[in-house]
Amino acid sequence: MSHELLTCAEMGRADQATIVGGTAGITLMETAGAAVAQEVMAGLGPQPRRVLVLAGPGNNGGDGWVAARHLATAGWPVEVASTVARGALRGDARLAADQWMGSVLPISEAAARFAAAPDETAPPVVIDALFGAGLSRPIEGEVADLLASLAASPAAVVAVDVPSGVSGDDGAVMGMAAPAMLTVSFFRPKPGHWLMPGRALRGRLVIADIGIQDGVLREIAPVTMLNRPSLWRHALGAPVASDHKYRRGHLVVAGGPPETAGAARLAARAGLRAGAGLVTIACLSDALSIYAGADPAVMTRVAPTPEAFEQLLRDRKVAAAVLGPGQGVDALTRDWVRRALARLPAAVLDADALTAFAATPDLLFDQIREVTGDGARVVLTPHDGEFARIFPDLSDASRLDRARIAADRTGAVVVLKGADSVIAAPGGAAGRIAINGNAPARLATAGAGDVLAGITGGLLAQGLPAFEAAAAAVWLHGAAARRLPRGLIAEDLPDALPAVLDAVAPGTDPTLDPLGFGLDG
Ligand SMILES: NC(=O)C1=CN([C@@H]2O[C@H](COP(=O)(O)OP(=O)(O)OC[C@H]3O[C@@H](n4cnc5c(N)ncnc54)[C@H](O)[C@@H]3O)[C@@H](O)[C@H]2O)[C@@H](O)CC1
Ligand SMILES: [K+]
Repeated sequence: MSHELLTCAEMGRADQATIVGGTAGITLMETAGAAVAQEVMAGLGPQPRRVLVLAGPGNNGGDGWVAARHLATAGWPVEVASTVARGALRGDARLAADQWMGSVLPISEAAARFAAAPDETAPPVVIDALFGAGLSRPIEGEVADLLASLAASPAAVVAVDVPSGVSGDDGAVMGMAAPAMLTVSFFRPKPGHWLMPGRALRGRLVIADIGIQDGVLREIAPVTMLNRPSLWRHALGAPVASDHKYRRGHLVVAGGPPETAGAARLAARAGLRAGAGLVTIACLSDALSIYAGADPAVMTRVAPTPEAFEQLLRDRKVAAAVLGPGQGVDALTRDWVRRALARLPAAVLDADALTAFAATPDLLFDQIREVTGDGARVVLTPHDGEFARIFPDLSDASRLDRARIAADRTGAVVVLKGADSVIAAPGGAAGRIAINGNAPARLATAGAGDVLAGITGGLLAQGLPAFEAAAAAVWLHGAAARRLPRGLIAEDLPDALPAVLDAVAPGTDPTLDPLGFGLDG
């Protein structure tokens, strides 16, 4: 199972490479349209149902005309509503439309159909082939009104490539879009299938093979990926008999004041469950009794002064640190962050470790850049609010761009958390970027972010590269939540990790899904 996602431009290059290689564009369109018809019949048949195809002015519309013909041939009653007169179509779309022998309505009439009672002229099935990869501006006017009435109708919508109005590149809605129950796309998924709100609008996603060869990807070299185990499984070490706890890495978690001590405790337990050999919570003396009374396997160490904290990092062969969960937004946090970055080969900065620099983000970025330039592995795990505090100038950019620019600015791997977490490595346009798709809605619960920071720290402590550690942590976190029933709380997550880790360990068959939690998200 591959993990590449193709932007609209990259998909255009894949089409072009295939056409140059000798497959006619109309052949690709025929295959695409036939696949759409096939999925409609498989998903909504076998009894023929009335279908209305909404066809736009470009090749997405062309796919719609082909699908209409295949459905009609199979005996389904089909009408096509076109945004432009057939004579105004060009290229492959024109060839496809010219083969349609059935009835054609103007778009203005299509909208009226959705208002009709279901047993009259209202189509129970609508194929949305208005716009796909060529959407270049917000949908307005009559077509926007049509999509609004479609969204309000009970019709089962099947989208061709993307729900029209959804940007394949970033999942944003440009003007208007109607939710689909099924989206049939081609060759590879697009980022917009996995980023919100596109992900929520696309329904079930089917990727059809239209005869484009995987080899075209060598030239295209896509950098955007769906976060799947195939991205990082190789980096997860299997425990070996000669292991001892230091070899599996000592993780230090910075503990905050007593009122917010739960956060560091969650991170520490998650770090252990993710496989760190040793986890120590460093704290001030007023919180010691709380941390010491927590997990027996987690050690505690009082660091009464910043120097004592640094001494701890130096003495105990510390491999990585997690800073920020419940730590406090203050100068002490800034000091511990600075010392951890300067001393350790790896660190996770989360929550307060980021917010503490809201007034001076450049100070933080300089410190991170200095150590990442020397090869330190640093992962930042902000949610949208924390991100906006330290990167206030990026608020208008897409989630992909925000994460990418933040990674470039710092040299760190950036995890922009959310329902569609994005994990970006530095490297400019060539920097790898993964979109996570397996987090269930119930994962949005207090403390879940602390657990994620702990898993990331646990994997860094074991020596994983920053991008692999971050991507694996986000996926494992989602997979652990999927194993847990509704009502899960953050404390349940660490203990669900071992089974998930077992299922994806190196050497397991990547196509197996022994836990039934959906390896693909
Ligand atoms: N040979 C190929 O390149 C293939 C393309 N395929 C299909 O072709 C699609 C891409 O085709 P196109 O590049 O022609 O693009 P689209 O069909 O998505 O749309 C492009 C057309 O829409 C117009 N347009 C864009 N935004 C608009 C807006 N907001 N309001 C009104 N008009 C707007 C553009 O001016 C252009 O005429 C894919 O999504 C896929 O469905 C498939 O048939 C497979 C093969
Ligand atoms: K579409």
